[in-house]
Amino acid sequence: MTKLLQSAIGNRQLAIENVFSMNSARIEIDLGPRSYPIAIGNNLLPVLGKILRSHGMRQADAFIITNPQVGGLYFDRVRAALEAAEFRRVVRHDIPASEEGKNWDEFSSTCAALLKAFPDTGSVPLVILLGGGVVGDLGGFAAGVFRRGVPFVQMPTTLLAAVDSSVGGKVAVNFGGVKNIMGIFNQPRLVVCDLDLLSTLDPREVRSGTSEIIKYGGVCSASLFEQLERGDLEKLLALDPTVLTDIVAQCVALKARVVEQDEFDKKGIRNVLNFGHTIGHGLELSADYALTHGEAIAIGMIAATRLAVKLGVCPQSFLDRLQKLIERAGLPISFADQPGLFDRVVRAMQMDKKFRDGKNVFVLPTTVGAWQQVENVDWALVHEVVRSVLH
Ligand SMILES: NC(=O)c1ccc[n+]([C@@H]2O[C@H](COP(=O)([O-])OP(=O)(O)OC[C@H]3O[C@@H](n4cnc5c(N)ncnc54)[C@H](O)[C@@H]3O)[C@@H](O)[C@H]2O)c1
Ligand SMILES: O=C(O)C(=O)C[C@@H](O)[C@H](O)[C@H](O)COP(=O)(O)O
Ligand SMILES: [Zn+2]
Repeated sequence: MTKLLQSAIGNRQLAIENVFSMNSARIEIDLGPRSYPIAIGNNLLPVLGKILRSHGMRQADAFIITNPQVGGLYFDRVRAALEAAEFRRVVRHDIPASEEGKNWDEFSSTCAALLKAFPDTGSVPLVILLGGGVVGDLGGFAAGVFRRGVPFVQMPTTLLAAVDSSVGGKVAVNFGGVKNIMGIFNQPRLVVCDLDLLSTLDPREVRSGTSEIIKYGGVCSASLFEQLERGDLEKLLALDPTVLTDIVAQCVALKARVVEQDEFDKKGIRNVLNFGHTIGHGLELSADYALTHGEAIAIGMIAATRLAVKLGVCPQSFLDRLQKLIERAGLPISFADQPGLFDRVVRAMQMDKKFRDGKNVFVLPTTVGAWQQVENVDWALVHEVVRSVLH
């Protein structure tokens, strides 16, 4: 598995196509008829309408899914940019901010709002997802089922969404106490990532985004991991424009190369992007929204790496380096235990979509920038590492 991934990413991992100025990048994800570009740069919001038109989007109307916080900051400017490009009607729909909003009821309300605004085929809107991973995941799902699918554009506004959730087409909501269990694969037509929008993020959300970046370095790219270790992590946390553009572009390129090989998560290759997510997702849900996704994944990466060390597939030195980086990012490596939490985490973990035929499946690092999938791990060892992050 490791070899497959490495040979396919190979030297292409940093090949960012068509860099058109120092602080901007354009990366293509090649998925045949579902291919699309990811535009990363500054000052893109004011020209959003022009960008959409220049990418062939001719819709008369737009339906913006956002939340009160992000919409409050940016919706008026988005509307102005669209109206300047002759969008006739720009409808706004808000979902609640944060993970609590990523549920079936909000998904259903979003579908109802789409139908109310566009009750007939007279106009099929362009759906624009203005927000973080919650807006992107829920909105991409709604766009995928309304009229059996209408085109949508991702406009990520968190660091996490910029480097991960806006690309790759996994869209879903949580349901029945399971993360992302109701969803589909649905690729956007375009991703417009205006890095200026990250300047209003709460520092906790910036830290949260670095978790997925450390994930990419940890299992996909030794050079990215070392770059973070050398001091770019702190520049990233400070949203240094040059480092930010470079690292967002690297992560997007890494994700694009993985998704190109396994768009529908069927071959095991895409599992690499799930490093830290088996235990992390279990914890994220069981902690009742006390942890952000990135925080839960940071703890999940520590637990998974401890498991890898126990299984003898990864040296202790990698665990030490990973832990140092996670701590430097201001991310947690454990979570306060509560009565019943361990059982809830283990139950939630057992719903992991990677598990097959009752066998557990773990994505484990083997050395910096490489990984291996291990199946059927002794549950006693798994329980040990879960307990190790709850205290
Ligand atoms: N589909 C995928 O491939 C994928 C990948 C990674 C994560 N995810 C999902 O993404 C979600 C987490 O996404 P997230 O970390 O972006 O969280 P989020 O969407 O909840 O956003 C975090 C917070 O930041 C606020 N915010 C967003 N942009 C802002 C801005 N520019 N200025 C000020 N505040 C802003 C939001 O209102 C929210 O309160 C999880 O549900 C996770 O499962 C999906
Ligand atoms: O794109 C992917 O594939 C990922 O696994 C990226 C993850 O960071 C993300 O959290 C994803 O939503 C997890 O997917 P899931 O299939 O485990 O729900
Ligand atoms: Zn994730």
